[in-house]
Amino acid sequence: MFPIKGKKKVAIIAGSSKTAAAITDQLSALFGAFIEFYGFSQKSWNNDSNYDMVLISTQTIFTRELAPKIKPGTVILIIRRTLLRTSWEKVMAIPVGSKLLMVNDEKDSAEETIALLRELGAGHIELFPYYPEIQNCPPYPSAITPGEGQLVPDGVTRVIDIGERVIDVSTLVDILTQFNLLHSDARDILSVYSESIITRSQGIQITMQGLIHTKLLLQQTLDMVQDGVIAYDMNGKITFFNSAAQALFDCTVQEAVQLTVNSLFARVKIDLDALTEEFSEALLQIKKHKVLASRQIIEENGHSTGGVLTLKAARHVEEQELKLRLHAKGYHAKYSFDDLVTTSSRMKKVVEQAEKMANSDLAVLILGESGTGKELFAHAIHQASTRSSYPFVAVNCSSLPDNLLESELFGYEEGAFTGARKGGKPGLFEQAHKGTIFLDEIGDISPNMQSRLLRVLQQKEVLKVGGTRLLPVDVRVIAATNRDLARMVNDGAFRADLYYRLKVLQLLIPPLRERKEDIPLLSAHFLRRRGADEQLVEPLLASLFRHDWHGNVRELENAMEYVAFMNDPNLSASDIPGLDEGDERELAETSPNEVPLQLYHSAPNNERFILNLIYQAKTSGRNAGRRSLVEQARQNGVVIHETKVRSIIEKLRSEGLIEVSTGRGGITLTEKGYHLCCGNTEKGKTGVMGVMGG
Ligand SMILES: Nc1ncnc2c1ncn2[C@@H]1O[C@H](COP(=O)(O)OP(=O)(O)OP(=O)(O)O)[C@@H](O)[C@H]1O
Repeated sequence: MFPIKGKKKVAIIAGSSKTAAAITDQLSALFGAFIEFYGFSQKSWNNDSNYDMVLISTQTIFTRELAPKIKPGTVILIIRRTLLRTSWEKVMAIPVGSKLLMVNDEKDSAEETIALLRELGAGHIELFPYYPEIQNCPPYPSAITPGEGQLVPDGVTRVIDIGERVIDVSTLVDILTQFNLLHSDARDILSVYSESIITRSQGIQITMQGLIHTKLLLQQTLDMVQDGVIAYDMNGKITFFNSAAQALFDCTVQEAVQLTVNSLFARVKIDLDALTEEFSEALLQIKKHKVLASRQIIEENGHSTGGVLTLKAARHVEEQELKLRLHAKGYHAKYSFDDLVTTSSRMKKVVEQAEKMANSDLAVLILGESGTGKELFAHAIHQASTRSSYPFVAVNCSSLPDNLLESELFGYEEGAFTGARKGGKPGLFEQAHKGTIFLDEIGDISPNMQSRLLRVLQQKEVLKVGGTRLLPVDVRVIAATNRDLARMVNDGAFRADLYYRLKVLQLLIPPLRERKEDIPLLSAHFLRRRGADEQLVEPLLASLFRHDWHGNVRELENAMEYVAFMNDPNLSASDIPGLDEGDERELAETSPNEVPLQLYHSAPNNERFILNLIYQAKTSGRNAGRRSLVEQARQNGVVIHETKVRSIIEKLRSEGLIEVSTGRGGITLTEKGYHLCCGNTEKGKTGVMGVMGG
């Protein structure tokens, strides 16, 4: 039981101070923790204080004397009394047809007790009221008395004391309901008490037990809900208050059910009246918590009978919103381990290792040739980790010049440099807070960036460009490279301390040529994804197995894109662009400085076509980005997928023909690139356009 501040005050008025004291004691013993009881004899009742309720021991004293002496507006209840079960058993044991005196201190009380026994069903005996002032009384040898044994007249040889009458459960329910105190503690007391008495109202007892059970069930159900739930009646009095609401308001049910919703909210300085009667989605601050509140009005026969308030912790809402926001920004993992297609036992082991790594929070270094699926693994690890509901931010470290990469990763303060955005910009580390950052092509970062990165990883704090304040970040790092980092460390090209920090866990993805058994499965997967018939790959398989796949899975994906696009069952491997290994090898093996112009003139290929499109865009003042290049190609009657464009751009960049930045400039031609294109236009009468190498 919980003693409560500001308890309700109840006055008890009885015919004698003895009866008043007996009733007061009984009620205090039952509900003294919730209510204060004060006893008065009808003579001593002076009505000089304020009581929330007045209980009167019998109907008679109320009608005769008391009614005008009670302040208007006070709740009045006439007490119904009954017998303890043990007393009742004594009465029922009296032989049938027995004649007895009913001895009490007053005529009314004696008559009332007789009436009570009749009402309870003691029809087998005959009772005659006896009280001190009585004149003529039959000489019965036996008497019953409710604790007034001293008044039994001489000559009575057998006295059955049935003890003080006790308060009936119906009166107790009335009192508790009036004060909205039918909570679990009070209900427990009631149910124990009702076992010990003979109730005058079986109906009430059964209904009450049913209600208690239903209410208990409802309370238990609502306690399981994460949101705060508060129900109130037509007067605003709180009737339900679940566990989440108790935690939010730091208030027990016992306290809450004594309040109105308005007063409860007033405690946390919220004026509920200021909100519309029925509302949803009001953001309220309850103590330290932000909650999203909504109110539903309950109506019966067109009249409001109360309402229900639900309070959703903004934490949950924010998480949902965060997820949506991340999706909008693209800062979420797009792939899971389910997207990884493989049958190779070597790869399956790698997947197993990766799944284990997902369970830890340590840094992961993914090594493998370009196109082996390093990024796919990074997405999958994040998705399977405990950070999955937070951002996954992927950064290609090689696509940006040093200063840009720095401000992208760490952000910058307003005015950090000319052209810096007003208000500054958050860095990707900051955006990845609580999530994962994927640093692709980590082997390509400059020594300066290596030291900056090392500091962030060591201190778990980010210093914005131009900033002075360190910002704590909680980010898991997954890095990847197709370069031999260990060798770079040996050669002094990569910091050993950063290397060891990144490779706490290491994943090595084998190239496709070392797991050619994956070719049929992957080909079928890529064809299926493009809505093409998987059978299209069958006649090509022998050639696919012979190919070396230096571009790994990405190269296979591109090849299948072409197969799907052509949709020709008679297609041969030599028709597939890129599978003509000679072209690729020649370009790759030629030093950038010695790119043979002839190659671009004579051998029609994708690189040449895209380079020309970039040249065109630049000379006509347009932006050249991946998407715009796809569109430009389409306008030239050539269908090429964005992933293909991406790999071509990468190739052109590695050949030193273009530069790639995230800024408005996008892709720009290097001097060598320009030279190549200009030479091309000057020399070649075919122009720069329209040559699509397959
Ligand atoms: N096992 C696989 N199952 C299905 N798809 C795969 C698999 N491996 C790679 N891919 C697909 O191949 C393409 C290239 O993979 P990804 O970009 O992850 O490679 P990468 O190693 O990160 O390449 P790079 O080093 O060039 O960044 C992606 O479209 C990816 O979805």
